[in-house]
Formats: sequence, structure tokens, C-alpha cells
Amino acid sequence: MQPLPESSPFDPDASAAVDHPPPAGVGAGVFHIIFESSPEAIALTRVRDGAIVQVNREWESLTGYRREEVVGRTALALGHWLHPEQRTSIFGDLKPGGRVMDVDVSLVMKDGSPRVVRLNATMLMEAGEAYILIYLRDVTADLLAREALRSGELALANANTVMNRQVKLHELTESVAQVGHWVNYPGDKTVYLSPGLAQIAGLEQEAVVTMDMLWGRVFPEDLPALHQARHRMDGEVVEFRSSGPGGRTLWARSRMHRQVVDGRVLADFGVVQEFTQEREARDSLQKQFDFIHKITSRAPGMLFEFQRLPNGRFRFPFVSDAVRQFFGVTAEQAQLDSRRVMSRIHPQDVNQVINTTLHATETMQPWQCEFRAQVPGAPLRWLLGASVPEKLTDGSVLFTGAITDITSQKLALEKLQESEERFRSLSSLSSDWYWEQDAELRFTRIDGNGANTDRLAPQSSIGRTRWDSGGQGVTPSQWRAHIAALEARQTFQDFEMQRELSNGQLMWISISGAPVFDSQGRFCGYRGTGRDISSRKAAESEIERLAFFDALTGLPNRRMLLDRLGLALSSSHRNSQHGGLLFIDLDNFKVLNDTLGHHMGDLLLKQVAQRLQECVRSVDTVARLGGDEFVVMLEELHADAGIAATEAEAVAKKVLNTLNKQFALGNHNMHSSPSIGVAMFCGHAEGIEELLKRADLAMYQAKNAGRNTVRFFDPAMQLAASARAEMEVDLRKALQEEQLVLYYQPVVTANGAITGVEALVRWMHPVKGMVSPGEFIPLAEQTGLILPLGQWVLEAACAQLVAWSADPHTQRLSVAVNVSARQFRHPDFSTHILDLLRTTGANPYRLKLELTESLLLTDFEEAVLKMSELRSIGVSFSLDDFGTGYSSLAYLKRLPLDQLKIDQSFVRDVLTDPNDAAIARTILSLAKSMDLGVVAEGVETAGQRDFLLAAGCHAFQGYFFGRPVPVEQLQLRPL
Ligand SMILES: Nc1nc2c(ncn2[C@@H]2O[C@H](COP(=O)(O)O[C@H]3[C@@H](O)[C@H](n4cnc5c(=O)[nH]c(N)nc54)O[C@@H]3COP(=O)(O)O)[C@@H](O)[C@H]2O)c(=O)[nH]1
Repeated sequence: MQPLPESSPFDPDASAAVDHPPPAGVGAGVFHIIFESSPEAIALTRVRDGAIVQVNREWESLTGYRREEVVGRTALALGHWLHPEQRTSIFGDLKPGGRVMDVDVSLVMKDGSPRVVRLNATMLMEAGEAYILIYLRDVTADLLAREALRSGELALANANTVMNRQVKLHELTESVAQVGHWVNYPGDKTVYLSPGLAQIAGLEQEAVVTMDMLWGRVFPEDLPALHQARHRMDGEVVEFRSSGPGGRTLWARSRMHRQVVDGRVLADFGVVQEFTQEREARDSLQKQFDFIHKITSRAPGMLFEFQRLPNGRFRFPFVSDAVRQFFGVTAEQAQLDSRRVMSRIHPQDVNQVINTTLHATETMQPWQCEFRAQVPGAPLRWLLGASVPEKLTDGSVLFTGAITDITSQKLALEKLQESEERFRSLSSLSSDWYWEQDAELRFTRIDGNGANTDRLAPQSSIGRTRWDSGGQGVTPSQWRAHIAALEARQTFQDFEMQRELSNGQLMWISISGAPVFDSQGRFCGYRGTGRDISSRKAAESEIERLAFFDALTGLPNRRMLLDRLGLALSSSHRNSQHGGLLFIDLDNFKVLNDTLGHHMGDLLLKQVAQRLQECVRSVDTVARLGGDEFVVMLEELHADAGIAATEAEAVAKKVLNTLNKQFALGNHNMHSSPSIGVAMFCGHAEGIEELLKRADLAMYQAKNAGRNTVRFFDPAMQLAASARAEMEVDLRKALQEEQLVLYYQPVVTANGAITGVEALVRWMHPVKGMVSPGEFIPLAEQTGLILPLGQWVLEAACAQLVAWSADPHTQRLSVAVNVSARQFRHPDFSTHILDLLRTTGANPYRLKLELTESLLLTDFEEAVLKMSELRSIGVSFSLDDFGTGYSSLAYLKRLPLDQLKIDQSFVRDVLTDPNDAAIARTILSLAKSMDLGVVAEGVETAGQRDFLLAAGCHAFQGYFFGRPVPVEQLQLRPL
């Protein structure tokens, strides 16, 4: 308790500066001095009406009221600075001269700030009027400091504030935006609201309201907490919502204190701060934080915050659920101590993890580390940790990052490495190689078998593109298609091309490749394999040569011709140009071949091939179909059919002339001639086979026209061909349906006695009637039908012999059967005859086989063997049409023959043509010298008979003696 100041009114000697005149009626001098010189705030009040009579400067500065504002007014009129009840309790018993000592009271100053002042008072009497002189000293700061220290109130416990006694609650609250306070005195139902609080509560200025009114502004759900705080009055902060101006929801926080001095409650007051914005920001932040926390906690990835504390220890302030689950720790365990998590790291990787972390801490560079971790009971996993460090104010370093489980990638990588290894060992064993190209299609790798890759010279290939090779060995269109496939990023397979080797040679390779794309779908290049296919290509080209080219002449063969003809027809169709096919057959080639031997025949064919090539242009094709058959295909002839035919004819004539020139075959000079058939084409209306047929037909016409000439195909030929085709069908049927009949023409002596017959087949066509063998025998030979037909004739002839053998008049008759070349050349010909004779029982001595010259000259030795074999059992042989061929007497001598037949062409004019007569005589004399029998055929007149008889012929056949007739019509006269 402070002693009264020395200049108190109770000290009569006190002196002070007089600034203000003493109040009227109150002892002027003394009071004045006391008032103005006192360091304490002094007010003089009149007891009678409580009016303030005088205040000094200190009072003015303490309360904030100016002297003019308060003089004459009661303290009550000044607000709550001294409540009436307080006044009564303090001054109620005061008597004149009496004192009130050191009473602490709460006053509210003009600015609304509550103050605790220490009050001393004394009652004076002046002119019969009682006055109370009140001394006030502000002890708020002391009390608050004491209170704050006691309650731990941080905001007011600032030592400086306390020490300097500068802090005033009002300043504290009002100097801070949106801060106000309220004061409530014991027993008072009202509360004083400072302007700041009034504003928060939605009032315009400071106000006195009831407590309920104040509570009424608060949200009901927040009231219980406030009531409890009001009850406790322990300064604890309570946050609540209230209705602010315009009904806006405001957030405020409050601390409530009770001023108790010496066990006596002086006042309750509360400091209220509106912090809506802060709260909203905080709520929003909280929401964001909650959201982030929720996301990060539940994120599938393993997210973490890892802190290296200044003391060197580690902790995990935050770990997501995934981290917790993986490492089998709770968030709390991880927060407290990192060892639980670290213990899961594979012992071999722990140092690496720690070292990289320390390094990142020192350098503040991002941390990244691959390590293995194992949780008991679970397989070993590979993890990749990555985080970014941040230095915190407390000196620790916080790493924020994520852990990724890269086990599958690691395993995949291991497998990849394994597979790469396997691939390398395999490719070193294989002759294939592996290549890679970048996005620019430059080779980046060529791997594989040393030999091949060396030959490919990878060092010079790396960095080069496939374009550099320019597509060797492929056609421009194939190369373009390949480039297009690459540009379209397509997979390609077995693309074959040539590559230049390091030694400059070309190698055939087959390559396959597939485009490579990264995870974003961007094209990265190509990779694939290559294979040396040189030997395969060589084999293929040999096969092609054999398959498409004639081995003897090197010319395209029939297959290649058909191929090229197809292309030529299409090209002709496109260009509306004509083309021509020249079918060339060498006249009498067979005879030449048979007489001079195959070797000579081959030489001739080679030279013919060469001469033909010299007759045509490069666009034309010369092919050999086989034997002595050649075809020249002329392309790009004139669009006009007439002109085109003239062009073709010119070439045909050129060929004719060329082939008519002498051939030098070894030591022989040979003459040959061709028969040429020409078929023209424009477009592909006729088709390949039809065209060939037409040219063939035309060639036959050339043959029929006397050979060594050119004939164009014409529709009449076509008709004949059709008829022939039709006949072929009918002939097959005839064989099955027994439409064939054997006629017999007698062979007689000069006096007309029959010695035998010639069997001549006839076809009784159901529609056409009898068809001559001259029509169907050549067709049967061409189609091969001659074999069954010939067999039938032989069977019928043998049957007739057997029939005649039973009759003494006929049993000596012989039957001559014509044997065609194809029939005779059949390997089983002899066997068939022997079988037939055995099965029928026919007498071989009565069977005569008629052969032609040309038939015998082919495979001469073989023919001799067959004839000898059959002759040994009695079968005889007759040489038909003798004199028409190129018979060599040397050969004739060696043939096991029995008879010659003078061809009817010589007999016909034997009386008129001296040449034919000479030939007939020569044949007869030759036969005589060779001990051969002779039959003159085609004898139609007695004159012919007589001439021949005179020339030494004793056997005749011809209409003069009898036409070919069915057996039953034969006039069989016994010898
Ligand atoms: N491979 C086989 N060839 C056979 C067979 N049957 C007949 N042929 C051959 O067919 C050709 C035509 O025979 P064809 O019409 O029967 O003519 C023969 C006689 O009829 C005919 N001939 C006989 N005498 C005269 C005559 O006085 N004048 C005349 N103009 N023609 C006459 O000559 C043909 C007999 O010729 P050839 O065989 O050469 O003795 C013919 O080539 C037959 O060979 C058969 O079964 N198999």
C-alpha cells in the first residue's frame, strides 16, 4: 500500500503549481496546490449530490475525461467508472475527516478500457458542505502482470510490458483489429462492451448490455463452452460463432478473467477477438490438409516425409497408408523412430540408403536410391525411393517423396538381361543376325554370327540407313512398296534384297523387321533379323532356269512362254496393240534325228534357236516347246489388224529364209526347213491355250500345204479342229460301244488266188455312217487312242485267223495288220503280241505286221530287237508305203523284214509316169536281191497288174482284185 503523497490535502504545507483555479466555494489555495502538484489523480466530489467539483491533470489523463466534461456531473453520469454500489460500499461509512485507504476498484475509463485503480479518500468539510477528496493510482498493469504471471497468460506475460507498465488492456484489444472486451462487475446484471466488441457484436459503438443479450449473439451450439468458460474464468481460450453485422457468421475467440484482489472479486472481464477470416482460412486450410492427408494417406503409392533431426536422428513425420502397410508399422511408430522402417531394408543396402541420404542432406540435392526391403513373411521386394530435401527453421532437413515398388520392373529387367544373354548366345550360333535402327532408320546395332556380321561390315553399316543400299536386287516397285511399309511403320517379313559386302560382292539377304514404339506411342525405330539367303537364291535361280528354260537351247520353255503370253495378252489389251504367235515345226526333223543321231539333232536345234533369236526384237520371245517345235511370240505389233498381220508375216518369212539356210552340224552340212503357223491376237479374248492351238493348227496347214511355208490361222481350220475334238469324244465312245468293224482286203497272186488279207479297220458311226480310217487313225495316233484301237484290231485279226485255221480252205491265209508308230514303240508291244497269240491260239506264221519306214527308223536298234523277237516265233513283217520315206538301204538290210509293199502312189501312175515305173521296178529288183517278198498295193487296173507282173511282182492288192469288205463278203477262193 502506497503512503499518501506528501502533497496530500492532509498535509497543510504542501505546495504545488497552480494551473487551475480552485473550485468555487472550496478552500481555494490549499486545494489548488494539492490538486495541481499531486502525482496522483485527484477528484473532489460533493457528498450531498455526488457531483464532481474538481479534478486534477493526472485524473484527466487517467480517466480520459477532461475537467470541463466532468465538473458538475456525478460519477455515475460518467459511466461505469465507479458503480453506485461500489461508491456506497467504499464511502458509505465515511465521516468528515475520515479516510478510505488503499481500496482497489475497477473503473472503466472514458475510452472504455477497464482499469484497476488504488483508491484513497478522505472526507472534508468546507463551508458546511461535505466533500470527498479521492486519490486514484492506476495499478492495472501491476495487477495484470501479477495475474498474467499467475495464470500463465502468455499474451500479457510479456515481461517488457509488465516492467514498463505501458500495456493497457485497451491498447491491447483495440490496437489489434477486431478485438474488444467486456467488463462485468460483481452483482451487476449488465456488461460493458468496448467499442471493438460492440462492433463485433453488431453494435455501432460501445454499449452496456445485459449478459443474456451478449450470449444471445452467440450460436446456441457454442454457448455451453462459453458458459463453462464463464464459470471457470480461468483465461482459457474458447472459440465460438456469433451473429455479426448483417447477420454474418463471425468466428471469435475469448478469454475470460476474474479480477480478484485479496480474495475479493473486483470484476469479470473478457477479451474477445474476431478471427472469422483467420478461422475460415484455417478451416479451408484444414479441409485442404485433410483432403491432402486423406489422399496421400490412402494413395496407392508409398508417400512419406522423412526428417533428419539436428541431433542426427531420423523420423518419419508422415507416412501414407501404403508405407505403413508395406513396412508393417503404424504411423506413430514411424513418427517416433525410423529404426523400425530402416530395419526392413536389406542389410546389404542399408549403408547405401544412409550414405545417399547423408549426401542429399549435405548437398540439399534430391535423394534417390534403389534398395531391397523385406518384411517378415513376405518376399523380397525392390524399391525405388526418391525425395526432395527442404531445410526447416529448426535446422532439421525434411525429405518429401515417394517409394515405388519396382520389383516387377527389376524382375523384368533381369529376365530381359537373361533373354538378351540367351539371345546373344543363340545368335552367335545362328547364321542369322539381329539389327536395330533408330527413328531415322539408321542402323544402331548389328549383332550375330561373327562370320556374317563381319562380312556385312557393321562398322560401316552403323549410322547408315537402308536407303543407302538403294534397293539392290529388287524391282523399283518392290523397293517402293518396302519404303512405303517402313514409312507406314508396318511390320515386314522376309523382304529379299541384295547387300554389298565388305569385299564388294553382293549377298542376297532376307530381312524381317517390326517397328518399335515407346510407352507414349512414339516411333523409336525398327528392329529385326537378317539372313543370308545367297545359296537359296542360287538354288532358286537354278530351279527357275530348269523350270522355265529349255535345257538344250536355253530358250524359255513352254511354261515360261505361257507365262509371258499371259502378260502379252494383258499388255495388248491395255495398249490395243496386236501380237502374233508363230508356231514353228522343223520339217523332217525326226528323220534327220534318226538318221544322223540325236547329237546332230541337238546341234541343229541349238542353231535353230540361235537363228530364231536373231530374227526378232528384244520385246519378242523365242521359246522351245519341245522336240522340233518352236514358238516366236511377237509383241507390240500395229493396232490395225491388217498391218499387224503384215508385220507378223514379214517376221515369219524372215524365219523361213533363215532356217532354210544350210546348217553346219559338225562335219555335215544339213538343210532343214520349217513349217510355220501364225495366229494373231489382240487382247485376251481367245485365251492362251486357244491361241497356241490356233498357231499349231495353222502350222499343220502349212505342213499340209507342202511344208516349208507359212500359213495363217483361219476359221475353217478352227472348224476342222472342233470337228476333230468332237470326233475324239466319239471315238472313245466307239471303242466302248463296239462301233469298230474289221474289213479285209484280199492280197492275191497274179491269177487272182487269195494268199491273205490286209485287215483294215472301219468305224460304223451311229450318225455319220462309216468313217474312213484315213480320218480317225491320225486322230487316234495323236490322242493315244491308237493303243486300245490297235489292240482291238490285233485281237479281231487273231480271232479271224483262229476261225480260218479250222477250215482247210482258209487255214493258210495270212492276215496283215497295220501297226502304228506309237503302238509299235510301246515297250510292251512284243509281250502283248505274244500274249495275244498265246491266248487266242492264232498261228504266228499267219500273222503279218505292216510297219512304216519312219516308224522303223526311230529307235532303230530297239525296233530290230522287237521284230527279231516276234519273227523268231513266226510273225512276219512287211514294210508299208515303201519308197515314200527316206529309207536308207544300209538300215533296210539290217531289218528282219519279210516283205516290201510298193506304195499305191507309185502304182497309180506306173503306166504313165516313167519315174513311178522306175521306182516300182527298182523296189522289185531290190526286194529280189534282198530276198524279200513284194506286194503292190493300189492295183486298180489289169494294165497296172500286167506291168507289175512283168516287172517281177507276184502279189497284188487293190480294187482290181477286191475292195476291203467285211469277212463274210470275202470271195475266198482256195489256192
Ligand atoms: N494302224 C492302222 N492303220 C489302219 C488300219 N486300218 C486302216 N489303216 C490305215 O488307214 C489308212 C486308210 O486305210 P483305208 O481307208 O482302209 O485304205 C486302205 C485301202 O482301202 C486302200 N486301198 C486298197 N486298194 C486300193 C486301191 O486299189 N485304190 C485305192 N485308191 N485305195 C486302195 O489303201 C489303204 C491301205 O493302205 P495301206 O495300209 O498303206 O496298205 C491306211 O493308211 C491304212 O494303213 C488299222 O487297223 N490300223
